[in-house]
Amino acid sequence: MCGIVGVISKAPVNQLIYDALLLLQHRGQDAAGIVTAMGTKVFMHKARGVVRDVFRTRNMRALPGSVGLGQVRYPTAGNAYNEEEAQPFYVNAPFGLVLVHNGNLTNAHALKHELFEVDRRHINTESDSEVLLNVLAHELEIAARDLPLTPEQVFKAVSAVHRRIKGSYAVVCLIAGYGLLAFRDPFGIRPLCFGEADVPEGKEVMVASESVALEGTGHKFVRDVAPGEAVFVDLEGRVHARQCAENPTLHPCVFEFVYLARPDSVIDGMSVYQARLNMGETLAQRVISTMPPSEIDVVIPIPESSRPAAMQLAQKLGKPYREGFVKNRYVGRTFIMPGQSVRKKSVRQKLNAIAQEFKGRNVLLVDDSIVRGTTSKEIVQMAREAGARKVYMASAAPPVRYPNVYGIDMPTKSELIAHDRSVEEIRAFIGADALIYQDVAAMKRAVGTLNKSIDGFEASCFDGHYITGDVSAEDFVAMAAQRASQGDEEDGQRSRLALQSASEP
Ligand SMILES: O=P(O)(O)OC[C@H]1O[C@H](OP(=O)(O)OP(=O)(O)O)[C@H](O)[C@@H]1O
Ligand SMILES: NC(=O)CC[C@H](N)C(=O)O
Ligand SMILES: [Mg+2]
Repeated sequence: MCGIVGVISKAPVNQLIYDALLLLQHRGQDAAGIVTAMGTKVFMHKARGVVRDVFRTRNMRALPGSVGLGQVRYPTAGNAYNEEEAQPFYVNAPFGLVLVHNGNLTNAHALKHELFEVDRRHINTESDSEVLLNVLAHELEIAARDLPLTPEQVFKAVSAVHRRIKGSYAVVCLIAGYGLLAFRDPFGIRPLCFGEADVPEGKEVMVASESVALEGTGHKFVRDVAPGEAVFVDLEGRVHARQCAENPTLHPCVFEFVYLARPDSVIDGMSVYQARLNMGETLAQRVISTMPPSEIDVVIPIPESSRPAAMQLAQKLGKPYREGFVKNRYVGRTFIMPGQSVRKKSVRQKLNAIAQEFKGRNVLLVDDSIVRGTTSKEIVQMAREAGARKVYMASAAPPVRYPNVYGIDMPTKSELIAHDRSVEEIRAFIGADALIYQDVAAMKRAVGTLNKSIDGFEASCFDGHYITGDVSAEDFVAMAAQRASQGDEEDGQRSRLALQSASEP
């Protein structure tokens, strides 16, 4: 889950893209990049790091033009440490294309081969996004034989891209001298929306991963890009749209609502904040049916993402909600950091207990999810050190039991604390006195009730059902093997073990 944005304006867009990327920073902390275009010339700056560190004044000055795009990266393919894999990616033919991608292709390894052998295209990194760009370039080359380029030709190319690539993808692509193209995979797994603003110079159109980027930069939300749909915005700001997939259905990733997205975003008509409140409400019912609420003195969230769920749960239980952990605002999100060793170290750097909220009390700690168990194991320990009598733990999401292949970096089952472990075994591992999980159906209901017209959720990490239906055992192995050679020593060792023992999801 990276954050992507694209803008067409009549005024300079460098600062606007920077501001939008800051609003999407929670979606990726490893690298950031911006490309702008003036006429047909494109200007790029990308590097490892968060937005504030990557762009200095001199870099911003070197990004002129009124069209552009940007990305904040959280790698799910390739390597977090490789600057070359930071986005955007550029190819010079046809036209000059620059692309940003959120998601993960499940057939990147096969496509890479095919691109080289058949299409005569060379891929220079391990990034699936570079593969995606080259497939699009190849198809656009075929579709756009007659010039000037028309929206029709662009849509034809996107239809061909849908037929070739598999997995999840929300994409924004700049076609130098023509405009911006945005499209979303046929299941709408990763989010993408667009909005407009009237600026003194004329109309401005922005495409972004989350509505918060539109709102925070003064754009009026227009709508989500539909699954399979392509939206082409020409240089005058005219929006052309076309459904380019054969059987599109809307199955947004449920993990966006659990953890990934900002609570103030609305995705596919569903408020992320309300979804989290609802999950807190249903989790409360689970708690009540598991233990007498009289055994709980206080409800404490594990900041940041669990707050809305914990708040609602406390209210439902009729128990006080207390901020027992203080978050160091200068430490980023630990789950999306590269490498297990740095994630472990960061939990204690990030969170610290306020002893008076724990001393002699039975505390119910609430998190939005337990994935590798890194956070909960440390936090339970910290609660005990702070003097808690009993430490109960509740998760607003169900156990994460299966790898994710659609843009969340958990490619192997062996790294998941809930894989092949019973709830009792997980409880023992994290050292809690009780552990209560949301169940899968309740989670889907809690979120799905906010938009009755969706077809369902992509919830494979919880239910093992991979919505694209075409991820082969070979794809799983290729993705895990690719990640095994990246990350840190601890990640690598785990992935290698997983590869030895399994070749199925
Ligand atoms: O079981 P784990 O592998 O530790 O992963 C789950 C934890 O990671 C996330 O927090 P994170 O610190 O990334 O971000 P937040 O501040 O948004 O909660 C999530 O909210 C859980 O707390
Ligand atoms: N999280 C993402 O969306 C990642 C995008 C792309 N697969 C990369 O690794 O750079
Ligand atoms: Mg958290």
